[in-house]
Amino acid sequence: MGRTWRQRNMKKQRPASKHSVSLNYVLLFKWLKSNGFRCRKLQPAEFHDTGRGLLTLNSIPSGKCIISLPGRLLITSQTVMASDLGADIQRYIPRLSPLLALCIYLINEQLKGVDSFWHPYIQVLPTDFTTPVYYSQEELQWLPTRARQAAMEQIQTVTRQYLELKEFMSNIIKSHQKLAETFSYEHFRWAWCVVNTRSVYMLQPRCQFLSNEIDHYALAPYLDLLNHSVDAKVDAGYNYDTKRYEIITWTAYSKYQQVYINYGPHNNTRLLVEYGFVLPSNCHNAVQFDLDQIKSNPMFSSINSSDKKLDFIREHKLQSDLSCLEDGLSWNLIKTLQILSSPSPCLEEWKRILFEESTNLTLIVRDFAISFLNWALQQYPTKDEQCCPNFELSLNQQMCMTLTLQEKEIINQTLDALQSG
Ligand SMILES: C[S@@+](CC[C@H](N)C(=O)[O-])C[C@H]1O[C@@H](n2cnc3c(N)ncnc32)[C@H](O)[C@@H]1O
Repeated sequence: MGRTWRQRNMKKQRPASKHSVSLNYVLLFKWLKSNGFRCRKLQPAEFHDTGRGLLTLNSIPSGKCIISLPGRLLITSQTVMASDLGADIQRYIPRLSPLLALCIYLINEQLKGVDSFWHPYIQVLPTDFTTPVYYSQEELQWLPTRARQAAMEQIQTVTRQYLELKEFMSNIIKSHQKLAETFSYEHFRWAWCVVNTRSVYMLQPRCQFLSNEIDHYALAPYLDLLNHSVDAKVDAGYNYDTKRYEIITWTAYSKYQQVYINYGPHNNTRLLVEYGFVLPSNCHNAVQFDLDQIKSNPMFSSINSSDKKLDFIREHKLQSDLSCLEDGLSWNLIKTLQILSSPSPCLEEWKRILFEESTNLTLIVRDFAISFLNWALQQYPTKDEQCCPNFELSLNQQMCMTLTLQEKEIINQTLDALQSG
């Protein structure tokens, strides 16, 4: 049991590949090449731990450009506005967000089949996802508290945005009858996940016909086959001189290795909710709490806490990072616990605590922290390896379990340090 057990089972459970190197990739590559795409010898392949990714057929030294995609092969809101949907979007009030415009464009292009310019790309997109919006009700219960909250928010967002687009559809029934009539939650959920798990960050000029939300989405064929590693060092971005999206690797690879990019310093909760995967080990892992959880600590009622103290903590934005990291409590969490357990009712004293450099814990703060972390440990779903050793878990359930075990490990490490300190 433990990490090896988890990894072995994750391998066993990963669904059989729908993406073996097939005619679809040959067609994709041909289409990309004929449109000016350049890349080192990278080939789609199935990896036992990450699923589909890109394999290098040659060694790659650090500092080399691995993929260079011309601007016309990026799908952005500009592509959408120049398409057959552009005029309808221009006329429509309330304005669609850039994200929704991209989603509807993708669904429209998928519906066109071989008649779409993007057909070779759309053919190799995943048909489903492992982000929470695809979880069953049962699977959602396996998530630790914070991840479950974020998952529920994601589901609510997708449902709300689906209803927004449904309204738009009823307005374009004359010009896009097939699209409007076939549009469903399933289509939207798929498109939403394609954009959110696969788009690259590329700030777009503001479009007057779209809402004010920041527009930073670009779908980038082939480049979006690259998986994430915390160790990968890359420079990625649109080069306005060459008018190409380029990725330069600062990590060297030998022949037949998987090539990675870095999606950012995300912990596993974020990776699971935003991208639908967790890493077996992740140096950015942290357990995030909120003030309500701290208030649920049984010791909270016995200390001299007050609504004014909570307001003070909120005003100074301490609740933005109440976390437990692999090397202990975050600065914000220490300051929050210090202020809450201060016997003083005076604002001046709370300010002094806040601006004092020292993060040494007095006995009362340490007891408060220990009591809180013990309470937090009890809040995890009780489903774990011990309670269902031979149970056949879905991939989603395994990821939830990995997340739970990793969070408990971090809390236990911190508790050990607090108790021995
Ligand atoms: C930009 S795509 C990368 C290519 C993707 N694996 C595919 O088959 O098309 C991002 C998705 O890849 C998967 N992924 C990326 N990095 C991963 C990793 N290190 N381990 C497992 N899955 C990963 C996740 O499903 C994520 O949502």
